[in-house]
Amino acid sequence: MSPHPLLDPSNSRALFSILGAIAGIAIHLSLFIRGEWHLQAPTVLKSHAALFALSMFVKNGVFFASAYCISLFTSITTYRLFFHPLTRAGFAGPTSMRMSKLVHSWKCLFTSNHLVLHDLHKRYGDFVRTGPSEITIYHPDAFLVLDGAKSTCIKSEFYDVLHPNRSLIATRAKDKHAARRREWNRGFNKTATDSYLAKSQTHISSLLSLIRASAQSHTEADIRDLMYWYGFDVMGDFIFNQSFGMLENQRWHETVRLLRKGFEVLGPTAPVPWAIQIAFNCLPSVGPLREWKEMNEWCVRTMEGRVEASEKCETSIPDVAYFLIEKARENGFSEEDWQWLCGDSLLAMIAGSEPTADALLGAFYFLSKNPSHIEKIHEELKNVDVTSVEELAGLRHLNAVMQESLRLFHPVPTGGIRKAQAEGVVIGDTYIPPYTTLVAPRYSIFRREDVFENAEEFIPERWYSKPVTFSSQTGYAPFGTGATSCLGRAFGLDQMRLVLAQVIQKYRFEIAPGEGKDRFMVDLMDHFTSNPGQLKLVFSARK
Ligand code: HEM
Repeated sequence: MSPHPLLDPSNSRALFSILGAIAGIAIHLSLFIRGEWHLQAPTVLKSHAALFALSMFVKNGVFFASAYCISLFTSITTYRLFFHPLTRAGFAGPTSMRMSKLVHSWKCLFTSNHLVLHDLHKRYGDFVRTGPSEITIYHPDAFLVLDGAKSTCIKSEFYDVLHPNRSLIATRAKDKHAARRREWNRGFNKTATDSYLAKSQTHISSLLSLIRASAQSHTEADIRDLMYWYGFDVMGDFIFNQSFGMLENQRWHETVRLLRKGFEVLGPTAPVPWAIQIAFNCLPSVGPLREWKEMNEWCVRTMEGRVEASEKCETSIPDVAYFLIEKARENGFSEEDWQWLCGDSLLAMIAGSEPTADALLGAFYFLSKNPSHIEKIHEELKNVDVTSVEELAGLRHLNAVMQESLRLFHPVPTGGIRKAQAEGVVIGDTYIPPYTTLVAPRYSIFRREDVFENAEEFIPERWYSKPVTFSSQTGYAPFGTGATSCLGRAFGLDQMRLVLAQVIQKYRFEIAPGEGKDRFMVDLMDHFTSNPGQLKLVFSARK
């Protein structure tokens, strides 16, 4: 008697392959096609690896597993290429980027993201499909539509980067974000910001003495180091009432070095939120991921120390931690409170120090390339108290220089990614379907020729010599717009004014001669925040 056909080995291989193929398509169409999966990515990866390993030990299991993988990826790719709502809506963009965000990530290994996106703008126009369900928007109304009062968009999956820790900037649900922002707002009241600014003055004095030493010895000053030291020293004080002391010691603090190194991870991984989760979850001790982890641990330790100090009443100065700890104490320091405290302390460190340092660096770079503006500001400073933020806020050219340098060199060149909700979004005449990830790169939008005439040129006067147009108002949002806009806007601007005015009052400066002249912009890397190239300046004291 002949065996049952399914017991014939060649037939059962076919059967296992068919079952695997059906399972692959079914799991895509019933599960992965719906909702968000980035937080489950490590579990999905591990369970699939386990399935594969197990299949090795089951007769014909390899046929099932291989057919499953092939059909899963074929189903995903076919859907993205031919049936996805963004395909049906006809958005242009490279085919490879429609298939997978990994292509974007790969490009960012070799070129900085701001240049990848800028190039796509030139090739495809104002709306480019840069991922299976992502549109990069270069339209000047993007900021208003994505973040304005009427927007229903939420922050994108990228903001789960700190998961399971929580923080203001990373909170995606609008109601939770608004509640946390109210807590943060208490740390930004007038008395508190006045006290932070007074503390900043001590750091500015340290900065000025380093510049004086460099001018007296006729040596180049590494202004990049100096600005990061300044930015982080101020923020250490601001958040934990504890400066990093880098300006004083004239060297990098290990923690800040870790943080900046850890940030490099975000260059290639930021476009792919699930890759971030896999990287942090599965490879926490590899390369810059280890540095990120150590930085996180430092924040937890420092926050624990700060909580202990507040219990013993060892600090009375209202740093930001004070207000956040008060809130946690009311709740009895639940696990959720700790997740907030740790996430927020890391957030504050990043959100405050890097952008301020970058914004100052941008101003120094463009001023040193356009020295006539240094002299114009110097003229304005005559009879002005350079320690008074109120007086400095009234100086037309100083403030225009700050606006213009933030336009050409922004601390967050492509970040601020949002996600459309059920109703989709309309920008200009273009409708973007629901649940699309939306990127609005400042680097490119701030360079739109139809909004900013001679956009590549540094022309501070554009901010006061002509009436401001509607599109230049909407198309320029260096601090964001609406409920998610920068909380430290006033503090950041005041610091820029104080540093620039006090340096320019005493010194002239120019880029140090040599091959590094243009490296500041050429070597700029987009690690969510800007990481510019080298900038060495030569300072000379005014008579
Ligand atoms: C000139 C310097 C600065 C610039 C250009 C800047 C820019 C920005 C931008 C564009 C955002 C929105 C980011 C996003 O949507 O993902 C933001 C958010 C934020 N910034 Fe700033 N920032 C600066 C300085 C500061 C300073 C000094 C602080 C703290 C003292 C600060 C605290 C924050 C916080 C807490 C948020 C999150 C707001 C929220 O999600 O509700 N920033 N900033």
